[in-house]
Amino acid sequence: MACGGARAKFYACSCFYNKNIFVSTYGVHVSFRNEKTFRTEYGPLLKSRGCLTEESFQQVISQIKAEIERRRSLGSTFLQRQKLISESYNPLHPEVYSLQRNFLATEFLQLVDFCNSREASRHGLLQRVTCLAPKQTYKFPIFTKEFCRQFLDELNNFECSGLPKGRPNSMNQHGISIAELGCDASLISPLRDTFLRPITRLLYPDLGGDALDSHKAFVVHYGPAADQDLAYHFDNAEITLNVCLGEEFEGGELYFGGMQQEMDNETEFQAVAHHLTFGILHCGQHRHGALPLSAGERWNLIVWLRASCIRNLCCPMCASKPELVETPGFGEGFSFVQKDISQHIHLQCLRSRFMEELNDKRWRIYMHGHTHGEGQAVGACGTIPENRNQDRNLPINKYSNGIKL
Ligand SMILES: O=C(O)CCC(=O)C(=O)O
Ligand SMILES: [Fe+2]
Repeated sequence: MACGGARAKFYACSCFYNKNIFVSTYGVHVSFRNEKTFRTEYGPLLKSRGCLTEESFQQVISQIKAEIERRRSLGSTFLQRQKLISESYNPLHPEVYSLQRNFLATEFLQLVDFCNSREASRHGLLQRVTCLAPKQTYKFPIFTKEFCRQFLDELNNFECSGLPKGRPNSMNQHGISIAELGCDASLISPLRDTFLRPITRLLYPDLGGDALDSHKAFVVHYGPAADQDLAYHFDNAEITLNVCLGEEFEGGELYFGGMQQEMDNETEFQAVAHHLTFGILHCGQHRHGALPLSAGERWNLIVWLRASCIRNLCCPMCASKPELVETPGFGEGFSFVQKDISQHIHLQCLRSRFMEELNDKRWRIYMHGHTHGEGQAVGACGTIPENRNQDRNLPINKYSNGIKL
């Protein structure tokens, strides 16, 4: 059951312009109102992380002001770049810009068929995907190898084009925005609506899995001339899809910790190896990062899937009722709805979750107790040994409380 339909207009929350700003040098996320308040609120913390002189403090202030300016002008610079790219970029493989069924792995199409069938149930789906860790993290093939190769060729071609590129998000320095490239509506929207939504409807009913109505899609790029790793963070998404497009690489595993709302036990992380063509679906609020790449290059397609009926109730970034600000495109996926209507919608989502669990229970009774719970079928995951973090110079503490926008 859908809760909330597609909406033409999306908004950002005002917190986008002054909160959750990542200061990479000291690995902290901060809020900023003015320098005086900032000094009082964050001076001691920054000092404890090595920001010892007035000069380095002023560098932090400049970095924050530049990031706020980048966010304020994001809408207009995005539109300018998108126009320039559509007018002057010659795609190498124009055919990869519009989704076709033959881009998708047979196993993925079978999963979608199952989810659309009369037998569809969460329990049945859990038996058909690899469950990684207990926190609603799943892995299954998405694309064919052929599509990944062609799409990567296209991305490399664009990368070499010399055209301007916006940073894909506030933490990755390298990568490509799918909307700027020009295939958001023709490639990602149908992937979301026709193929992912039947799956997320069953796996994430409580996160608006049946009500995904916007997304932010981008490609991250790790390698010698690109990013090396990614700090621990959670996403500005209800659900995240992360697909490995290639190429050959070593290291760079994703690792998962606790949920944003939980206190993190900072030594217990699960590393998940990624494989070409496979997608990992996880809750946006599930904290994660990427270990350093040791060889090769890694390109992953990231889709932050959003459900306005969920985020309208509470902004996942500031954990308050969102204060809406108009922006071009999908904004940050909030929509304008009357409070009482959105609460009604939320109740419908909860009800749909309840029905799923009821169905699961019935199914379990039918199966005479032969169940495979989410936590039981563990795929390619394990615990990162403590010394590995030290070996790889991964200062996990530095990254606590990360947030990605
Ligand atoms: O490097 C990766 O695969 C993770 C990317 C990620 O977590 C993100 O972009 O939100
Ligand atoms: Fe992420």
